[in-house]
Amino acid sequence: MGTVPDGDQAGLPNGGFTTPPSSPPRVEQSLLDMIAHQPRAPNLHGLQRLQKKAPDAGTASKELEGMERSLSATLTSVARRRGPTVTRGSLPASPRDEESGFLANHWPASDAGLKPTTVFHNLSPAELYEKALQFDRSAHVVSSGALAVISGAKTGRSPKDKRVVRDGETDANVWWGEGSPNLEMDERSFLINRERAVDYLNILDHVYVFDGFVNWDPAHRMKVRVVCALAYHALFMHNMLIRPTREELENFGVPDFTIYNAGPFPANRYSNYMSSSTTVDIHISRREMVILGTQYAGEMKKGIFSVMHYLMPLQNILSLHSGCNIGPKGDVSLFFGLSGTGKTTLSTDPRRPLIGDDEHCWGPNGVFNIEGGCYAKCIGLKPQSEPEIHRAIRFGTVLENVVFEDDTREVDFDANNITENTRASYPIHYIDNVRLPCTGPHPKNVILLCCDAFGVLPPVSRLSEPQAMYHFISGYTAKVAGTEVGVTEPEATFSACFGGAFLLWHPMKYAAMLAEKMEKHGATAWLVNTGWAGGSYGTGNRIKLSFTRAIIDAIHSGELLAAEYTNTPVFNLKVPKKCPGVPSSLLMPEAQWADKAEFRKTLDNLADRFRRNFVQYEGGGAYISKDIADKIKGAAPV
Ligand SMILES: Nc1ncnc2c1ncn2[C@@H]1O[C@H](COP(=O)(O)OP(=O)(O)OP(=O)(O)O)[C@@H](O)[C@H]1O
Ligand SMILES: O=C([O-])CC(=O)C(=O)O
Ligand SMILES: [Ca+2]
Ligand SMILES: [Mn+2]
Repeated sequence: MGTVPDGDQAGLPNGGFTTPPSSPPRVEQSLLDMIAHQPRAPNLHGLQRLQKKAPDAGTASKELEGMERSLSATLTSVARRRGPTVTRGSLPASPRDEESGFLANHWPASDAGLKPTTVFHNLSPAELYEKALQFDRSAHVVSSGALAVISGAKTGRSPKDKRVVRDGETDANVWWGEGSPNLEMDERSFLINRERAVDYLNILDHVYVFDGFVNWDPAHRMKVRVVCALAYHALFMHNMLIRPTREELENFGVPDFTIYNAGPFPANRYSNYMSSSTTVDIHISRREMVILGTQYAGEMKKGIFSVMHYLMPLQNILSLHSGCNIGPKGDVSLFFGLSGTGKTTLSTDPRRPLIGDDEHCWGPNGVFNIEGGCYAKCIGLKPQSEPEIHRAIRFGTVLENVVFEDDTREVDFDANNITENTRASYPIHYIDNVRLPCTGPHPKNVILLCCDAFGVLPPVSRLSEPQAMYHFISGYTAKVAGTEVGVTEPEATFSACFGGAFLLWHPMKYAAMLAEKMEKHGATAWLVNTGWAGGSYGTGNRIKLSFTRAIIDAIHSGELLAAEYTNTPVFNLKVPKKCPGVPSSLLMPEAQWADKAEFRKTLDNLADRFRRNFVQYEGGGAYISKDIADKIKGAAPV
């Protein structure tokens, strides 16, 4: 597993890293080699190149000025200045803490030799509520029984602050350089951050540990340990991981992967490879992750997802940023899409048991969910249009960054005072209709979701195999700048495999696996636009959720497959002439636009962005034959 022993076991003399000692103590040769040849990074992103350069005197003083002005944003208080002011007595440690033997056996050692006073190990949701209410000033119980918390300065993920340790293994396998989400760090810098996180956790009066599993397929189950400072983070992971039975917990043993979440404490911006006081560091070989300077809980779930994106393809299992459900006849659908395109909303379907809303694997026996819970966006959530998700927001659910009435504690789901990215985390069985265990046979339909804020892509179209690959690799959606005053232009974003931020291998490795699996199992691919119609953002309107649901129903009933089709210009998409429950005039986007010239201009402009984005993938990497690469390229808009 780990390539380097714990700092204290290695017997590193203080400062031993900066001046390699003449007669090395018990330090592994690989580590010494790494220190001797300072990190070499041929493909290092420009950003990181700058970070590593020693600042000259002028820049340094400018930086210091900046530092004085901007005391770490992550230290901003998370307290709500309202709510109960009840004083509680301190609670006794759960007897389970002692039984579990953590302090004796499993506690990560730091050179400082500190140990936490109390470890709260796998507390129940009720106990975690009590701790959150006692120690986290942002925590409140809302009228539905859910626990509302605030994540502090960071209310979304920080992709620019993610680092992956580049060592012997990852150097060869991971996708580095231009276009990749993987910014490197060296092992020593990782250990510095790890030590910082562990030392922080150790000076707290108590820390929380949650042990659980990922991957519903028993053959691929992995044990994950989360060590964190906040009760709400422990409850979040209780919801998002697969919860162990009492027996499984007793026999848990050594975890396969450990997250040290010291989110309330910042990184040191002047450490190597750091660009801010936030850092999310993944060390594949050590099977560890360190979080500093962000309390946004999504970092933990997406950190594990990134790790699965590395480990699963090694076993020829495809990891997917997708939702998944199963029909009454056992037909499985995958819902791919970037954030906010509808994976959670559309995979939650009263007639089709939910397998999962966000992270899946497709292996030789079919699909399985990675997680044990869902993390639903809840901005604008309405009980009428999303009743299942609304009902899931009850006791045990973590509500991150929502706003509620001071007196009644009724949540106002329309309020974006804290962020647009409000979230609800609940265990998967809080959805009425779920498939347990969360596994299923090979998918029959693969639905690629995009939210086209330009309003030029049809609400539904059937894709040929090369088109499916082209759109999967492109990973298109559009962001609306709706929250900023005066900004009305949508912005096209492309994220490879509909989850570029989480890829560890080159996108073509995942694409090649998907193509092979879809062909082998005869899956049909669809492109569903859950975005705008009748004009771009600002002129047109977002397609009604009820229409999108009718489209999804018609895919599942087989009605769309049997429909007559017409082709669209430029993207050459096959659009059904009729779809039950959807006005036919909505199906061809051009028909909805008053200004046809403007439509064509917008369409051409989007096509141009697609083509320019795709250039980087044209060769197919080392993962796809020239022949297939050319076929996929042939599916580009003309
Ligand atoms: N026509 C539509 N189809 C789907 N969702 C819609 C539609 N119109 C509005 N919405 C809203 O868009 C949002 C889709 O978000 P959803 O949580 O499903 O995203 P996601 O793909 O799961 O993203 P993430 O990966 O960030 O969790 C929901 O808030 C939903 O109510
Ligand atoms: O991970 C998150 O923060 C939310 C999410 O599902 C995504 O962004 O895809
Ligand atoms: Ca989601
Ligand atoms: Mn997601």
